[in-house]
Amino acid sequence: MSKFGLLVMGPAGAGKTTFCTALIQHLQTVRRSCFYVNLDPAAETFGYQPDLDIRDLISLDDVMEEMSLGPNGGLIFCFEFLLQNLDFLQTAIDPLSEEYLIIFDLPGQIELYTHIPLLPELIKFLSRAGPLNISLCAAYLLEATFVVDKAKFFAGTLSAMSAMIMMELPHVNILSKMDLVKGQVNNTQLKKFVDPDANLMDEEDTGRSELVAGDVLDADDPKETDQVMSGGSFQKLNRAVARLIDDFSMVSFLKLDANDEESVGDILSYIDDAIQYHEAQEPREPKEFDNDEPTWEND
Ligand SMILES: Nc1nc2c(ncn2[C@@H]2O[C@H](COP(=O)(O)OP(=O)(O)OP(=O)(O)O)[C@@H](O)[C@H]2O)c(=O)[nH]1
Repeated sequence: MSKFGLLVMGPAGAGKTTFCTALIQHLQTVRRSCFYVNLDPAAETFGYQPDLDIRDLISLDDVMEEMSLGPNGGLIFCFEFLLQNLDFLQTAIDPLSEEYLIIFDLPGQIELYTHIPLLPELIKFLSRAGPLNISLCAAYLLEATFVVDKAKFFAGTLSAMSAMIMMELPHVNILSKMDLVKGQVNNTQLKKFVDPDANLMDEEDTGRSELVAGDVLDADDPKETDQVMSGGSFQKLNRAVARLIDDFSMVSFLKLDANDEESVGDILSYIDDAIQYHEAQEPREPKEFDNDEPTWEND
């Protein structure tokens, strides 16, 4: 029997936990079962209490104190510890049936998705190739406010792409907090971000002054070091990266406003398709229902 799951990932503050909360709320509304797993050992507040919480196995504060590690080293230690104690996950997840959507809320340190092979190892255990046999989809969140700064947007898109390559899973990219850019970006403009278009980099200045090759920078001046990332030859680099993403149609985004249930429902449809959730559900016996509408086991 297959299980179904979603890994919610993205940079710190991208809105992962808020998305998990909105998704659980929506699943409850449409009478679907879910199982919420917190894998962030530093998490503090939740909209819904997790059904399984890594902090019951190990907490970042304890690790930092006892091992004299900083937050990033501590997080890596916590994940290594989890990988040595996978029965913590297996015992809780094994009994879940195919009706459940298992939602994994991950930490915001993106090095976990892009640099270190800890997450791929965890995915191997959770996925169809591993003992838990979960049909998994990864959701990578990026804040919609990034569209206001194109260089930042393409840098964020690259990190989403890097996670896609590292995870090797069905993947949806999500522009979160859409409510924050309403009125700032029109729909035509927004379409170019949703399906990133390299011409965006040519349309207008990013608002920062250009540097010419050979300019000497004052490393202590934040204004000047900031220019290094977007000015002169770096704008050419930004354009080249944008063109690469555009040419290969590698990344596109779904729009999320966590306060709008329709937007959450639309994203869930993409996730369901990616993991083929509905194909695995048994239709219920018609006699259990008053109407003739087809319905599903977990309704
Ligand atoms: N306006 C608006 N704010 C949002 C939305 N989603 C999240 N936020 C806010 O953004 C902040 C961070 O949200 P979280 O859901 O905690 O983000 P996270 O990615 O889980 O954060 P970390 O776990 O620290 O990585 C909170 O103050 C949320 O209230 C949204 O759709 N719209």
